[in-house]
Amino acid sequence: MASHDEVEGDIPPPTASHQVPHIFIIAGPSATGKSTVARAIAERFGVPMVEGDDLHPRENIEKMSHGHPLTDDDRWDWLKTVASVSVNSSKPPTSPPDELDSEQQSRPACVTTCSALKRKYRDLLRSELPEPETAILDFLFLTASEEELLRRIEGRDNHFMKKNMVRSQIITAEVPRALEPGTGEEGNDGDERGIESDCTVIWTDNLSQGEVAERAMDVVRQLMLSDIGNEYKG
Ligand SMILES: Nc1ncnc2c1ncn2[C@@H]1O[C@H](COP(=O)(O)OP(=O)(O)O)[C@@H](O)[C@H]1O
Ligand SMILES: O=C(O)[C@H](O)[C@@H](O)[C@H](O)[C@H](O)COP(=O)(O)O
Repeated sequence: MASHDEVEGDIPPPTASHQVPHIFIIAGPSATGKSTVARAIAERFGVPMVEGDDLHPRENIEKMSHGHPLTDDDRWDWLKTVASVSVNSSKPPTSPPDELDSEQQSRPACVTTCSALKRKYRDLLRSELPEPETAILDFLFLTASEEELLRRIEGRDNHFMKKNMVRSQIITAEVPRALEPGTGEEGNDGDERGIESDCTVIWTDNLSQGEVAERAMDVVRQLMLSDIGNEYKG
């Protein structure tokens, strides 16, 4: 993982010859499997991984470890840092999918874990990383039932997030209304507002870690190939 000291700071201005990076945000409530999936994607394609949890200020971690949910204000600057660190960490994949052409293979990319629970948080990331001049941004939003998240969080050692936070994470989460990858069809009946077509939702309850990772890698492969990601229609 890149050192954050090297990559924090302003997002570089676009230049004519510069390929904007493709940023894949692995989103969803605590314990849905974001880090597990992001690691698999980073290893498979040889792209840098940014762990959003590592970018929280100490006060946020302390708050969550004492069982207090974060507020919008607590998350705002953190989300901006997630955006800039992701762009500044991006590098061309060392093991790109074979089907990519040479220009696609050299496009910098980065896989980032970041809860991005509410639509307005995803909108903030979109406005920090406007397409097409700053980045191509796509979200893979993982979700699972409360019972399953409680099971997973109990089975995870040495983590500041405990089971008393699962309820608030579920209540806060606004599962995006998204398109089914590759079909252009609406794939779920999540949020009642407009479709977030730069989001792919994966319900993970009945899928093993390996199955979720396979599905996520397939989506990333398709998005790298499509070059422009899924367009967000707002
Ligand atoms: N699909 C899955 N099925 C069962 N357990 C899973 C699955 N994905 C992740 N886990 C387990 O659940 C726990 C939380 O996963 P993690 O990747 O840390 O989630 P997050 O980064 O979203 O908090 C870990 O112990 C992980 O091994
Ligand atoms: O917005 C939030 O409330 C937090 O970002 C939260 O969703 C995040 O998940 C924690 O940082 C816990 O870390 P894990 O996701 O690794 O459990």
